[in-house]
Amino acid sequence: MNTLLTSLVAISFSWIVYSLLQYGRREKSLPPGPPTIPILGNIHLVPIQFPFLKFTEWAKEYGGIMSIKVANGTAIVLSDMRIVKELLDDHSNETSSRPTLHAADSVTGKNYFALATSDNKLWQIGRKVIQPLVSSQAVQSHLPIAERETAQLLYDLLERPDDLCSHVSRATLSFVTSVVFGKPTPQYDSPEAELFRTYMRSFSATIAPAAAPVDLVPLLKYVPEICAPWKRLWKRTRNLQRSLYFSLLEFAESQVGMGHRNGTLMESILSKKDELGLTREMVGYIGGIMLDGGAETSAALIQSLILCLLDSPESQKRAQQEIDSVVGLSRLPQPSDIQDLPYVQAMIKEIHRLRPAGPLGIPHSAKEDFSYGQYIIPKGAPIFTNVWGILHDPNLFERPDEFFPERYLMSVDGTIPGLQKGYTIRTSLPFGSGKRLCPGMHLATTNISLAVMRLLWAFDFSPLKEKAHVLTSTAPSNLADHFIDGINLAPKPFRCKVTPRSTEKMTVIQDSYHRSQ
Ligand code: HEM
Repeated sequence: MNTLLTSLVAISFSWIVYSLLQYGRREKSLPPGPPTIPILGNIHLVPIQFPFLKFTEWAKEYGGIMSIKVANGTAIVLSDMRIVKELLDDHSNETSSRPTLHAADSVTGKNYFALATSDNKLWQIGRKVIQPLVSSQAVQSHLPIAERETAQLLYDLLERPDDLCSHVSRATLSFVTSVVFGKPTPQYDSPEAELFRTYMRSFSATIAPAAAPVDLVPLLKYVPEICAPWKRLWKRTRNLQRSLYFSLLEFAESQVGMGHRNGTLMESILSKKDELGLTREMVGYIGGIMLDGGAETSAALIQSLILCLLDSPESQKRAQQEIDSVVGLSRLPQPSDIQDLPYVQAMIKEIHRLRPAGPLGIPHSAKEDFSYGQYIIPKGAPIFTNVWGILHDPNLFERPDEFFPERYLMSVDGTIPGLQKGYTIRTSLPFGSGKRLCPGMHLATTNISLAVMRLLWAFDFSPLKEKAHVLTSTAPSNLADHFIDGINLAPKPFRCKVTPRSTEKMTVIQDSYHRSQ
């Protein structure tokens, strides 16, 4: 009897040890990746900050498609444009879902369509209803808002040149709140703007895996709130989110109720709400998601560009000469001017390449297990596009870590001329792929182009101290000195010298601002 018991204990023990050793191991059907250790898989190798730098390093060894074992789960990382095209563009029907994010679902009651799976009704209706309102044609109707906000941006900089980053953040937020809800945020510290920033910080903390790895350890869901600080964070984020989204929705509803027609997105959606089967709850979330997606991404891009120009006075001069020759001195640049400014266009493409706002995009996932060549992409596994890695590949881009807009004048996609055979880097890559491609792309591009043209027409930007390369070396190793890796890759707030380029231009800025108010 004793022997039997001992044998049973020994077998059970061996089985447990064997299972633990298997846990975290890479299945044979997965793409290659770094060596795993039992239980953790590769978790211990993935840095919390700027993980895309590590993925880019690994891509050199494991190739354009690799897998990372996150305990017993799997993440897929794509670092080759050809594979992104095949998997996420050509097979978009199968790979446009999202991995489950328990924290986000819990905060938003599964109403946050940007992070929802592809069978989520709100995602399906939300995309359908938004798309025509933000097409490249529809964006024309929002140009007066972009003009008003960028006119104020220049005026604010003239009045308080020390607060560059705040002025840019205010302007991009106000652009989106105006286009979506019809409510501008004329001051950086206006109540909506303060609430937006507090909420975004809280949301960013909520969905960071460091807050609570609930999707890895599902048992954490059942920990009572008293012992689970992350659940208190979820509750706080939910309250902030609802208070922001629904106060703005209330404003939009009151405008519609009073018969004010201002062409906002909410106005169109509210008018079709019943026909589309949308509840008020859904409408509030559609508007809120546009706000979250649109404000900080655009601000990060404009701020990153100025930061790079501090180190590249020649590029700044070249862009200014181009703008002056087309626009002259006596009027502000207009949206239509961008088509005559190839160098400015190249500069904007270059900043999307060098400092993409989303270096890993938002992960997609496959609806079902998906066969790709000899590999199986498991259902629900996050599929990251390593935008950073693709756009910093030294085999494709000459001096990939340098700010060098001229590359986009030499070839359409900025790659080394004559190198690419049969495929190009899609210009919209920083905006995602397939059916999940950012719906705000045209809105963002129009607003960013106008802001950049006007800023460079109006001001010279230079480092506070006359020392070359004081503020930003573009080398990835210095990223943590100048950038925050949150929901977006954004520069840490920085200061620089902002000097009006002429008294004549100062008068134009003042007149344009007063006329636009
Ligand atoms: C420079 C500015 C912007 C960048 C770089 C950017 C980038 C992205 C990326 C990478 C995605 C994920 C795409 C994917 O999963 O394949 C995305 C999704 C999204 N973006 Fe943007 N975006 C920007 C501006 C905007 C603006 C202005 C809006 C709206 C006003 C917006 C609204 C959204 C929404 C709603 C989604 C979710 C789409 C979905 O899940 O179907 N974005 N964006």
